[in-house]
Amino acid sequence: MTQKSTNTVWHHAAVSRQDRERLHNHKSAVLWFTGLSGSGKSTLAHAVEDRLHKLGISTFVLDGDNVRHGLCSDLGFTDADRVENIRRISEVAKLLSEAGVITLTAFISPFREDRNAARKLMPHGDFLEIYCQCPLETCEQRDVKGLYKKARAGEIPFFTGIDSPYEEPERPELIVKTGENSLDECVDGVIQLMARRNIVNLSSVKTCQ
Ligand SMILES: Nc1ncnc2c1ncn2[C@@H]1O[C@H](COP(=O)(O)OS(=O)(=O)O)[C@@H](OP(=O)(O)O)[C@H]1O
Ligand SMILES: Nc1ncnc2c1ncn2[C@@H]1O[C@H](COP(=O)(O)OP(=O)(O)O)[C@@H](O)[C@H]1O
Repeated sequence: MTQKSTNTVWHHAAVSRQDRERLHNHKSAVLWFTGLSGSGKSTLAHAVEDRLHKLGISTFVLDGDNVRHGLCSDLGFTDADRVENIRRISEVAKLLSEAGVITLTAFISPFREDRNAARKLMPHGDFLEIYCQCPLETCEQRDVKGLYKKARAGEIPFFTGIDSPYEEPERPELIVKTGENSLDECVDGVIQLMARRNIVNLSSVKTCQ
């Protein structure tokens, strides 16, 4: 994108990300859920958030459908619009991460290059790509919002998996088999990954309901 804001100078904050992390008593990170429509990104991201919240961890979920009602309401589903969608989300995720919050994003994010660009925006180790791996047939059978039926009927152009591509992650931090494992098993997998990466220390967190 062309940089139009010129003559701007970065202002360094008195309170650092590390200060905020100390206040929260945990590190911040971005959990980037990617996968086909209906693969379980939203369900899983919200279930992980619920588990983390109960452990006293500050979280925020950025969800595709919701963000497209506001920040990205001017964007559709052409390749170019999806690129811009993911670019904006990546920047928001970075800001939330600097605020000391564990950010969970649930976007199809079909292009490898855009997910890699999001990864590069964050400090090394902060970006965890979580592939919600679920066969297209299963997503289509679920058809949570009835969109696959419409796409097959030709009523929704550029539908991911039908007439718009999804590029599988090559080296995600985690693959969750949302087509065959239970939601609880998938949530456990994500929490264990966070513990392995020292993002959460399950033995020292406070709990709240
Ligand atoms: N053409 C087309 N292709 C895919 N998805 C479509 C389309 N049109 C509308 N929807 C609905 O928009 C949700 C996906 O938005 P995202 O912002 O996650 O998409 S992307 O990352 O920019 O590709 C997606 O939500 P999820 O089902 O939660 O993935 C759909 O509800
Ligand atoms: N292991 C699982 N993880 C997440 N969702 C699952 C799982 N197993 C079944 N589901 C179901 O699959 C559907 C996924 O829908 P949703 O979360 O909206 O997907 P997406 O956000 O990827 O479009 C939900 O109805 C959910 O209950």
